[in-house]
Amino acid sequence: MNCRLNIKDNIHWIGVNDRETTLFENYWPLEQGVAYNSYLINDEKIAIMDTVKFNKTTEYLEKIKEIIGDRPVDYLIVNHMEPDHSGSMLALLGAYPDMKIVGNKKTFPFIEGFYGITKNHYVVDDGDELDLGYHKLKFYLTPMVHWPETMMTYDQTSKILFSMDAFGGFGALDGGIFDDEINFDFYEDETRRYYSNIVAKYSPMVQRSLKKLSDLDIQIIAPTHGPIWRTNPEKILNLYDKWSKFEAEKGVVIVYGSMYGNTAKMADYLARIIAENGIKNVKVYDASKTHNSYILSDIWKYRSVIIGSCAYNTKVFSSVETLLAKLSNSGLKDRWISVFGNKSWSGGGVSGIEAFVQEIGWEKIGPSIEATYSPKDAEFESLKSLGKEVAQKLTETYGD
Ligand SMILES: Cc1cc2nc3c(=O)[nH]c(=O)nc-3n(C[C@H](O)[C@H](O)[C@H](O)COP(=O)(O)O)c2cc1C
Repeated sequence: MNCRLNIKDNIHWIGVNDRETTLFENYWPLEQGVAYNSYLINDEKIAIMDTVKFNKTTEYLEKIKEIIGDRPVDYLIVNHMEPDHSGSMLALLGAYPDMKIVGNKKTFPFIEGFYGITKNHYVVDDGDELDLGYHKLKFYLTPMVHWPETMMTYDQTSKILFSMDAFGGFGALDGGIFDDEINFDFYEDETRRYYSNIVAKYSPMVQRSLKKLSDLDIQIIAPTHGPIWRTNPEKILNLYDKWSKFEAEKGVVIVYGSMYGNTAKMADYLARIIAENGIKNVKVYDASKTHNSYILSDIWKYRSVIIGSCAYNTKVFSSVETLLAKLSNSGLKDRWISVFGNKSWSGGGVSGIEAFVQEIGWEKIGPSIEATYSPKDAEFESLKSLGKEVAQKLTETYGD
């Protein structure tokens, strides 16, 4: 017996956990795994909402059979074509050759291109409906959240929004499938890490989609990763609204690249000053140690960002440079930034971060602080002033 459950009105979760894949998209660490959620509506007509990654196809097909026996699947609704959700499509079509594949006009080039499937296409447009018997589905096109073909499907009968990757996050579902069965602290971090690294570049399109969906009576949100929101869907809608508007909390992320510890020493000193001045959320990251997806996620959360680097062959240290490139590409706005570092001759670290500050256009707090060989009294004094200024500005903006 495979783990599956009836969410409501014969709508079943038929998702799978993946704790074997170490890197999502071969880049993002999956320390606690990931779930690929798929859903089956067992009505007069049987519809499946997205599939799962190819490495889980066997378990997935078993789950479907356990629910519907020998009945055929009538529709596969493709809200999103990324292979972690479309990877079992070909196998599903093999098992149910008459199954119609439902997507919008941007979906089918992906289906043909990835899987060579040229038959059974069923094209829908924004606002079209599909009657399964009891359940009446309606399609909402949400392009570029975060691929061109992305769309959401709303079940008007059960008031469930099948939202594909939107509102989803990393983390396998360890028994708890619904929002009221889990400790959300972990999933909030992992959902923000997913958002900031994968969806966030398209935040304006997320805002547009949230407005488009705002008149719907959404009682349950069923994404393709992470928990299903049946008790408090407002919570994830509000978080998405906040993240896609770049709203930040009171706190500081200090991130540095350091070969021999001098830049690290400056980071620790600065963190202590900021904490002494009343800021409780201070995160210090060694960019060479912590994967940039976690650092970006915290930068999405907190208002103040302080970046330090040693000089490295006339440039910013490589691990910091990677983070800067990620930040540039993320579209994040409205953060405060400060700069520090070390050099032994003509520099390159601090000046490289300054060039990034110019490019990204965030408000710069304090002067850049660069030590030569190692930080001395003068640099520690400057760091003290900077730390106080950052703490004071946060307290003025957010209160005590
Ligand atoms: C491989 C390598 C390349 C370096 N390139 C530069 C450079 O281009 N310009 C410079 O001023 N210092 C350069 N340095 C010196 C370091 O930036 C300097 O010693 C600094 O204090 C190291 O800071 P850290 O202790 O935080 O690693 C280089 C050092 C190494 C090992």
